[in-house]
Amino acid sequence: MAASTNTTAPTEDDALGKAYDARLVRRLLAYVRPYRPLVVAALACIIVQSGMQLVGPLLTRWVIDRALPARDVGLVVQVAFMYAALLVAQFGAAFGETMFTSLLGQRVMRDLRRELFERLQRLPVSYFDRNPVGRLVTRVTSDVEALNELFTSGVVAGVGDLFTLLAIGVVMLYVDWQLAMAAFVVIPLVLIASRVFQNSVRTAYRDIRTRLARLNAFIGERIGGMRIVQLFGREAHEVRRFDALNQSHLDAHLKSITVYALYFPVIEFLTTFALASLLVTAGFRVGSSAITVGTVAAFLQLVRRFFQPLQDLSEKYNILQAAMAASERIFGLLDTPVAAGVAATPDRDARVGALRSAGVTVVFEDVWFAYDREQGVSDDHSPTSQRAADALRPADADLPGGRWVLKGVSFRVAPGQEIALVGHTGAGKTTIVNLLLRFYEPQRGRILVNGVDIRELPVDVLRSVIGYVQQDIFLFAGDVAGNLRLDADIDDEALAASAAQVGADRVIARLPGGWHHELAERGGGVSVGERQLLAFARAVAADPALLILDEATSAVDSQIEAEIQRAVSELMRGRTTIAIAHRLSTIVEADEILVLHHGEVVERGTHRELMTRQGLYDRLFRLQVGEPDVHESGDLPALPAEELPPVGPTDLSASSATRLPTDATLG
Ligand SMILES: Nc1ncnc2c1ncn2[C@@H]1O[C@H](COP(=O)(O)OP(=O)(O)OP(=O)(O)O)[C@@H](O)[C@H]1O
Repeated sequence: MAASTNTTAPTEDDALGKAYDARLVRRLLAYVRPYRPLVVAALACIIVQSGMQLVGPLLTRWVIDRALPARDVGLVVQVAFMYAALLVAQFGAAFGETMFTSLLGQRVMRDLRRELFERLQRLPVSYFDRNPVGRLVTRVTSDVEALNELFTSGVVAGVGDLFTLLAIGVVMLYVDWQLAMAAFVVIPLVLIASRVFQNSVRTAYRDIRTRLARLNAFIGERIGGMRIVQLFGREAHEVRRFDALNQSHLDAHLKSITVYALYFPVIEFLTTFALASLLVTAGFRVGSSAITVGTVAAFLQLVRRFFQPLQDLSEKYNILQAAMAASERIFGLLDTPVAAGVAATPDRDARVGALRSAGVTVVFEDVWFAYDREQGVSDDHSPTSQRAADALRPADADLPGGRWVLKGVSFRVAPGQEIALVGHTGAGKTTIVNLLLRFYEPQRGRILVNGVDIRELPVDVLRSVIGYVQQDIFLFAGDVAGNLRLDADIDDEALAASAAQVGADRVIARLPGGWHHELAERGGGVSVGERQLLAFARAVAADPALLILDEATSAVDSQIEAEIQRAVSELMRGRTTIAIAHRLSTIVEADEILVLHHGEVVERGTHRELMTRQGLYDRLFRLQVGEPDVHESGDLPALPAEELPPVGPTDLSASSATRLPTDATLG
């Protein structure tokens, strides 16, 4: 629901689209094909229903013209029974039609939702940067629902309407063409009224859809940010903004209601006009032997039945159009290229096992990256694509409309080693990890794992050897054990041992349900520190060859932090570790520390080497331990004391003092 609440720019949700698009219809038919028997059954029911529509008036004519003048009570009773049988058959056909079309719609929806969800999971991470959650949820829910209407009350019923129209028209012409023509004179007027109705309803529907999307986005965002709303006392202000959106939604509905309220009486008026024209014509022909009372009575019924499907077809047109627009959006998502290498690798376990036992050496070779130039992960290593990548030379540092987030980053880290990334907020530390995990691709340079370019490694193999504890920890709704295991083949003992290794066992013991405690959505119900310990246990349980710790100890108290540090040291033995640290006290033992500044490695070395260089790292470290900044400023400005960031509420110990300064404080 990240969509902007006050945007007026048209989005793809606003598109009106065509009412019929052969390309889309062909693709939709592919989903219907497996359920052909349902379509045939539904059509049969509809044809029976349409046929029955004719029988009623003809029976009426028969009774009036034959049975009544001859006073043939037997015939009247016979026709009455036939009428009753007709009603039963109509009931059966209507029931069948509803059941078969609904079954068809529901099954097609189920298949589409599954395909959409499967696709969503395989899209590159960059796709989710560009598309708000609300829009994607709409694709899988409301857009698919719009297609359901197409099947239940659209296409099949539309075919039925057309069939009924045609059949009644032919019977009317056959029984008495002059009376038929008298009724048909209003058809052009009906068509004009229907056209106007279709256009007005189309615009009104679009307005309703966009205004509802805005209302939903607003509600979603405000519920998500309720703490901020309440903290800053914004309730009254938010209600006013909600009122405006709510009113505009109501106005859009009123418009569509007005259109409907006008259209139906107009059609009713025209039907009555047709009946009048029929009666007048019949009146002029009284005395002619060709016209009978029964014929006129049958026509009175037939005319009513003729205009009903005409009116219905106008509505079907709208359904068709909404479905076309929805399927355009659905197929747009289904056609989005998936991230490279997301298919399951057949010998994955063997390859992961080999990497685990050999250990993982990571090498970054002159890596340049800009999010703005991100095209998503791709398998395209063609000469053209390489040329395009090479065209982005370091000299392009001033990207038009974009900016480099990483500029020529190089490092090497081998099994048993720890490399630490430090730098101010936004320096590019997490981006390095994003590239290593292949969430994004560098525009220049290479990343190697054990000498192999990671673009040549299957993504599932690469990710299986990496244990990543993120800054923003995500736990799913469900029990604790399921969240730690994530469906991997890990037995209870191994899981418990992993939790004990990082001290998460005590957190779990404190939860009312223990291992079976149900966490709320996004891991609600446990504190940030507890969540971090659980995430840590999750990474440990997977027994990774490469550990990535992104601020893994920033939200726990100093006692737990010390425990985690011990567990981390134990865990790092024999593994490769990349640690992103805001608190420099946690990485003094690292084999190499890279100091990043605006995406560039400005200093590198061990803690001791960096401290003796008396550069940025030395300054940051002294700031954190509370020593004064004793150096003259070099290339980088010294940090004025008044710009020091505040000490976080959990940072109680001297060793875990302030977080690193922000971009602004470093200039
Ligand atoms: N998905 C994204 N799309 C566009 N820009 C992004 C994206 N993610 C990060 N950035 C930008 O890239 C730069 C580097 O971000 P990154 O997350 O790597 O910083 P960081 O050093 O990890 O910061 P922090 O310490 O605050 O986590 C920042 O300027 C950020 O605004």
